[in-house]
Amino acid sequence: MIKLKKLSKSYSKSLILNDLTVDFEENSIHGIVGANGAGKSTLLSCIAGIEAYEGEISYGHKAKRNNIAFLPTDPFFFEWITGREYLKFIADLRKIDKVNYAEVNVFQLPLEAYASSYSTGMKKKLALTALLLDEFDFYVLDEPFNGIDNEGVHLMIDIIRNIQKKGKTIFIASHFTSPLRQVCDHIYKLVDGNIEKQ
Ligand SMILES: Nc1ncnc2c1ncn2[C@@H]1O[C@H](COP(=O)(O)OP(=O)(O)OP(=O)(O)O)[C@@H](O)[C@H]1O
Repeated sequence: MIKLKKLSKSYSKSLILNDLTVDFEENSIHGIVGANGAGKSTLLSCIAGIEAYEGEISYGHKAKRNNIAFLPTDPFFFEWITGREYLKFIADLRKIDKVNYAEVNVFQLPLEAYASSYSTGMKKKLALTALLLDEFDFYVLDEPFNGIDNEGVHLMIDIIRNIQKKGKTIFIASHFTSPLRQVCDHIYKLVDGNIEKQ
């Protein structure tokens, strides 16, 4: 179980997550829904360990450090870096020696073009492709379907299911309920800083 215990998060004086306690099954796909500003990204950032918070998050018997793949809402790419250079940069960081770019490029992105010139959906696909270079126990995906064409959404659903089959735990925040319903084992609704219903 991934256990969130009395998780609270504020920005200045605004309380975004309010004493949230919930257990997430491992090896499952968890969807988080809620209105704009409900705190979905904030919750995912806390789970991914990139935001400070009050309360506790425990990750079962798996180590958290270096073990969480995070797909942000708006992936950022430096200018003058091609898709291929970005993938190589990530592969080098993760100490992955040999990358077969043709095989890795599941979304058939124009890897020789500058990543900063990609469309919103292409940027998301490139960021996800980079996460697939390595294996993690936890995948935290913020709005993965945002800006993605229909074919891409189907492919993404297949990818997410394949990740789960390897025994991984996946968190997805999304406004797109149709793909969420297709892929998630559980869906949680965030209201007033807490999970209103599952
Ligand atoms: N770094 C920050 N500094 C200050 N306030 C923030 C910051 N990040 C988020 N917030 C605020 O926290 C609240 C929750 O934001 P969050 O992005 O988590 O919501 P969300 O549910 O993901 O929204 P959306 O569906 O629009 O993406 C919002 O009121 C937002 O303005």
